[in-house]
Amino acid sequence: MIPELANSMSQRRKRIGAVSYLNTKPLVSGLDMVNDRYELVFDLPSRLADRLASGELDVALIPSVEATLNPDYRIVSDACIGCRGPVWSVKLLSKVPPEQIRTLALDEGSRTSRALSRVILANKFHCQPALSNLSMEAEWRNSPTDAVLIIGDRAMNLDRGDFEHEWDLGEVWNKWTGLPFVFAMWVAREADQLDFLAELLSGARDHGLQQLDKLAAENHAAYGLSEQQCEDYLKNRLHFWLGADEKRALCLFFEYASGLSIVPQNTELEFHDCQTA
Ligand SMILES: C=C(O[C@@H]1C=C(C(=O)O)C=C[C@H]1O)C(=O)O
Repeated sequence: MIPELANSMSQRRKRIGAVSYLNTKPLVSGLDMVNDRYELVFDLPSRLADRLASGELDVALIPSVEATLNPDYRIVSDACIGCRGPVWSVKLLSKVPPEQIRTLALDEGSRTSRALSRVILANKFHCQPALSNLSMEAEWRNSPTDAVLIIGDRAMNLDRGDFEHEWDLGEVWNKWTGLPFVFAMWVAREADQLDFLAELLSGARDHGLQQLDKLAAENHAAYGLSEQQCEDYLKNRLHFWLGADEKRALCLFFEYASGLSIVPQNTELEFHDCQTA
């Protein structure tokens, strides 16, 4: 590439996409919305993945399963959205016992938990239901399907309606494999400014984790949660570090997902050289 062009591209303000749910507040609370070096936009995880793929975003907090789909993607930070047991905001709800699920509607906002639902149902319950999309606008309690997957803010304090069975997929995965789970990671499209992004995003996470009490106090009412519930979610349910156990979990998850042709076989993720990743 012509040096001046490469230079002007790397000087261009980075477009950073972050998840629009409560779970992402600790990862972005210290970032500006816009400054000389970057601008921050919010969207559903599935849409962030599409916007990163189309080049509209330079780096985004995308569903982990999407990181396997482009060999040029780089995982740029050791900050992530994960869990080490029940996560509270990823729920599979069903009107029938798991082995009898024939139809499943999957939350439009998700990509990873969609895959996780299928992996768990196929491998633990030998069941591969017909799949449909559950749009954000849909009133999921009216879904005619046997089961629904719901993630994010609307999954937390819910009234199950006719769906008498409920599984927290973070908990199911952890009990099944003994491993943590990684729902979303910061992924960049291009190799320029990875050090800057790594420092920015991991630093923002470190700052956010010092502010959890404040974030819970400021946000709980808007999400229909008590302050204590909000604190518990941010402090004890979610886990924001991508470490060695998380990497092992990703490998195992992708192995299962490739068995269902959800991701390519033998996926190798590219981790930018950051502290714990
Ligand atoms: C824990 C969660 O993690 C999310 C789940 C995702 C997915 O299923 O694709 C993607 C991003 C995360 O925000 C949640 O949203 O509740």
